[in-house]
Amino acid sequence: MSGALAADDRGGIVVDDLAYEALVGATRNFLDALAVAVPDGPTADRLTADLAGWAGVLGGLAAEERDRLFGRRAGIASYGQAMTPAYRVLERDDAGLRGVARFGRYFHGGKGAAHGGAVPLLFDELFGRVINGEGRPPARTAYLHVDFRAVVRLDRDLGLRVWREREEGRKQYVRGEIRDGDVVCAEAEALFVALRPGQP
Ligand SMILES: CCCCC/C=C\C/C=C\C/C=C\C/C=C\CCCC(=O)SCCNC(=O)CCNC(=O)[C@H](O)C(C)(C)COP(=O)(O)OP(=O)(O)OC[C@H]1O[C@@H](n2cnc3c(N)ncnc32)[C@H](O)[C@@H]1OP(=O)(O)O
Repeated sequence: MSGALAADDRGGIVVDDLAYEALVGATRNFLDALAVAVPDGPTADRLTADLAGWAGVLGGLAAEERDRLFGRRAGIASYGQAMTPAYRVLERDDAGLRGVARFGRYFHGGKGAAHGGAVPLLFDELFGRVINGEGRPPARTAYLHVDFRAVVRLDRDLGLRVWREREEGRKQYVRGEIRDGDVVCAEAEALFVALRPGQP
């Protein structure tokens, strides 16, 4: 698939954001299918061999952290990563963001509801995106508090809102919520601490 080409600064590899977005989407679809499938032995063996082949291909294309695409492409869905539930940022400025998220079957906890760990994972990802904004020093999560108000159901478009609450020197407080229609499913508050120069 062809798409907008990013600057070619990765040792001659031409990055294609549309193709990469489709690859991450296909990975998500695969994980959703894996989570509910009951493959027999020969099918599992065939899939294992195919995956090992692709792991080898990708292993030969490994890059330094700063040059990687996974989770580092602001223009594409979920910043181009499949580690968290899928999301898309609709509006964003320095004060926060609004967006939509969808928890696929890969994130199933039980009885049709999302896994309790997937909800904080999504908050940490979104908070990190807001806090680590343009021109600000990188910051790490010091604490993340989540209140689970109602179950997060799978395969539904959920509303996201994240906003900066206040700042005290290196300490930045941020809040967010996940809604299913009018129902607030989860609320979260976190403290991020800006790193000093040289701090890992
Ligand atoms: C990965 C992000 C950074 C890298 C970014 C680089 C490139 C950007 C590209 C993409 C990334 C963008 C977004 C990524 C998306 C998501 C990532 C989200 C971020 C994370 O997922 S990151 C992983 C989890 N995170 C950790 O792995 C932290 C482990 N930890 C530490 O690294 C230290 O612990 C640290 C640095 C937090 C603080 O350590 P420190 O030595 O620098 O500072 P210190 O302890 O002095 O605290 C200073 C003041 O904060 C208060 N304070 C501290 N902790 C507190 C707590 N828990 N409760 C209440 N208050 C607290 C103190 O009381 C003091 O307050 P006061 O100044 O008023 O006395």
